[in-house]
Amino acid sequence: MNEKILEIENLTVSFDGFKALNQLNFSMNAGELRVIIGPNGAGKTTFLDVITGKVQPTEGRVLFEGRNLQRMPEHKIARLGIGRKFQTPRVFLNLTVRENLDLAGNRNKNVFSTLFNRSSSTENRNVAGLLETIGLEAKANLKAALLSHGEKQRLEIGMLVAQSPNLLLVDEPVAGLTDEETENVGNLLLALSKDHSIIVIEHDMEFVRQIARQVTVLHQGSVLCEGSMDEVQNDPRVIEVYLGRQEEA
Ligand SMILES: Nc1ncnc2c1ncn2[C@@H]1O[C@H](COP(=O)(O)OP(=O)(O)OP(=O)(O)O)[C@@H](O)[C@H]1O
Repeated sequence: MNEKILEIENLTVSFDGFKALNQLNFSMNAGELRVIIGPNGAGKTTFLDVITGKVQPTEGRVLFEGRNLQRMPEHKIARLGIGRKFQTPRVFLNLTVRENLDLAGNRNKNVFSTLFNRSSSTENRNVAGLLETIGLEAKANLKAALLSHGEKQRLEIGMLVAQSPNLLLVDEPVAGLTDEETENVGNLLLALSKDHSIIVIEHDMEFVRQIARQVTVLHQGSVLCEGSMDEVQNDPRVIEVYLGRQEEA
């Protein structure tokens, strides 16, 4: 798979004259797992906001599977196949793990028809597969409120996958997780990367090392450099703007 899933050209986003993104260029092949790092304020969240249509670019353009997303509303972009997971889990706490996955996979149905109608056998199979992928088979009938923070993160990633997006955007999935939960989320993303295109934004360097193949470093709204984790870590510009600061902290 070598076709581009995402191409971003000369993207600038100005907030009252301040350029959160500044002539940013980026491209990614279908099937890639790309990790984006960068110091606070580098523009990482704004970058995702533009891709999902939450923020409109001041200049430049975003092509998703060759299609220009300019001026497209968020819901339409989501329907084209871009799914986003926010930093804090947004699961339905009063529903079970299975019901959350059912609901996510049936966005065109309402809550009542999802909960009270029998699901088709294909839907059941999909949910069973997802429960296994996210490692929550044993907790399928437990209310989501009773899950640990890491399990909620995995459930929400499962809910995202249930919507069959072509591109998954995952914003800081391991913030606040224990080491064990962090590793579980990492393994989940690696498993999903076998048949999904994924962008992960993350600050946790151990986690980035666990999952990263290709890393893009943002700084002051532009791409500073790209490469393997080793290449990026040894790049003096990165050490100066990012890793150097991390080590001091
Ligand atoms: N709506 C807004 N209005 C004005 N400035 C904004 C707005 N959104 C973001 N910014 C500024 O743009 C810059 C980039 O912000 P962004 O949140 O994209 O960075 P980030 O790399 O995600 O940072 P962090 O790692 O701290 O989450 C920051 O200086 C931020 O203050």
